Amino acid sequence: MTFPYKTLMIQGTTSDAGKTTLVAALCRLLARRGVKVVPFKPQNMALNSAVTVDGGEIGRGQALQAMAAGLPPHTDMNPILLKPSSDIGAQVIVHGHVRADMNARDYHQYKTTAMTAVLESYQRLSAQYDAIIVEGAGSPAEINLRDRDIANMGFAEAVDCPVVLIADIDRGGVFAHIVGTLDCLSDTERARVIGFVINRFRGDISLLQGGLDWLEARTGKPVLAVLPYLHGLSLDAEDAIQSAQATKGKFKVIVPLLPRISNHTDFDALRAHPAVDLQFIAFGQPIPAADLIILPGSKNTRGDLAWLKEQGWPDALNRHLRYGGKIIGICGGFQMLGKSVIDAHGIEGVAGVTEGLGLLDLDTQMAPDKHLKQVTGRCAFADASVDGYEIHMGISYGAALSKPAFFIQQAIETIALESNAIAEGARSADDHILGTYLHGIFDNPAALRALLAWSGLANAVPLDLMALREASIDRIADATLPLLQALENLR
Ligand SMILES: NC(=O)CC[C@H](N)C(=O)O
Repeated sequence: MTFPYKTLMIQGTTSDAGKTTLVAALCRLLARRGVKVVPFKPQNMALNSAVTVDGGEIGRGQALQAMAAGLPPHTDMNPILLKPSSDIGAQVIVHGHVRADMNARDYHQYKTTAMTAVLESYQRLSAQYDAIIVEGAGSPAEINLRDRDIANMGFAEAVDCPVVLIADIDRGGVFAHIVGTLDCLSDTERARVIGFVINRFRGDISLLQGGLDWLEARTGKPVLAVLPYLHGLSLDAEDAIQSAQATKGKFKVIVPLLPRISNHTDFDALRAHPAVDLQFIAFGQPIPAADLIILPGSKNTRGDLAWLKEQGWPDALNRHLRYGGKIIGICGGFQMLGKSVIDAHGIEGVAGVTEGLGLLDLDTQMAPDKHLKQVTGRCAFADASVDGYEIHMGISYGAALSKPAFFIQQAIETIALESNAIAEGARSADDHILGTYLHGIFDNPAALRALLAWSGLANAVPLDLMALREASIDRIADATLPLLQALENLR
């Protein structure tokens, strides 16, 4: 079976229009038919990243799409990743590795170089795969960013590929979004748009028909599919944090919504668990009582630590411990639990030292090299396996590390060679506080159960997040079949 497009790009009329899921759905549909398909996103801006098989880092959305295509994540799937560490600056990741920290203006200049990296990855994928489904970023109508663009039409023009425009009807204004977006494009760009997808439709389709007819007459382009609003999907959100949880359990878990929170998908398994009520506590919100407090990862540990202090978290954490509660710190959150965070080279902002929460006997130093690896191992506090990945610059040392959280194997690909387990993370002497550099610790069902039991919820029903994700990918793929058929009929 073949697909009539070697490269097809999905662009959105807005952020969050559904590009990531649409690319995942097409990848799954084509993979099911035996087409050698690969996802691609030239440039991604997100603090939620995944570690790849080749030891680099890419946006989480591409890792999900890779899963949909039945492939391990690879750095070529997302050659440029921007991880904002402040409102004007970002860490620029090229081919999976940190290239530089840049402000928006410098990055704009750098885009010409970035385009070369993008095209290199694209060429490599073209040589290996029969179909490349490309995801744009934000919207192509951002004309202020059009000059040197590598993320939307700039890329489509460079590789000369057709574009499908997706718009979210649930947020309203869908016809204006589509007509307005086309209006902001140049003639050649507009000519690349082969049709539209209306996403997240609920209601009576017969009431929509008049609007679709108008749109087709007005633009001369077809509406290729109207995709339904799907409830209860368990998919990795690329960047936006979805705080709504469908079912609320009795075991209360709270997480401070740090301004630079990273890898918030760490919490997806807990959010999906029927016995757990997980809440993100945002700026200014009162801190409620909980069974477990988790400090998440952060792209700016010292900045977010200052935020925690301003928001009254140190008192809340101490009160929580007095009542016998448990605390878990992940990566940046683990670093915050120590006595100090030292950034002598100004890696995450202004150079300096910030006093930590002092709950674990350790200190952290930010270092220029980034640790990136996928790991597998065992829990130190229970007979259970764990999987995870590390993405951090900091190195921690101190007495607390002598009581580890996990025993890990060095890196997944070296397991066969090395059987020596390495102690990872730390636990307090009274075992009420656990810190780890590992992200994704709740994804392995055995680790999830063991961590919940450690936290005070014994015998939690098993939950397999990866299986839920697979099922969600299948559901979106099934719902997207009409689009695949429409695309084939166009040719
Ligand atoms: N992923 C994280 O939480 C990173 C923590 C911290 N910013 C570091 O780089 O070490």
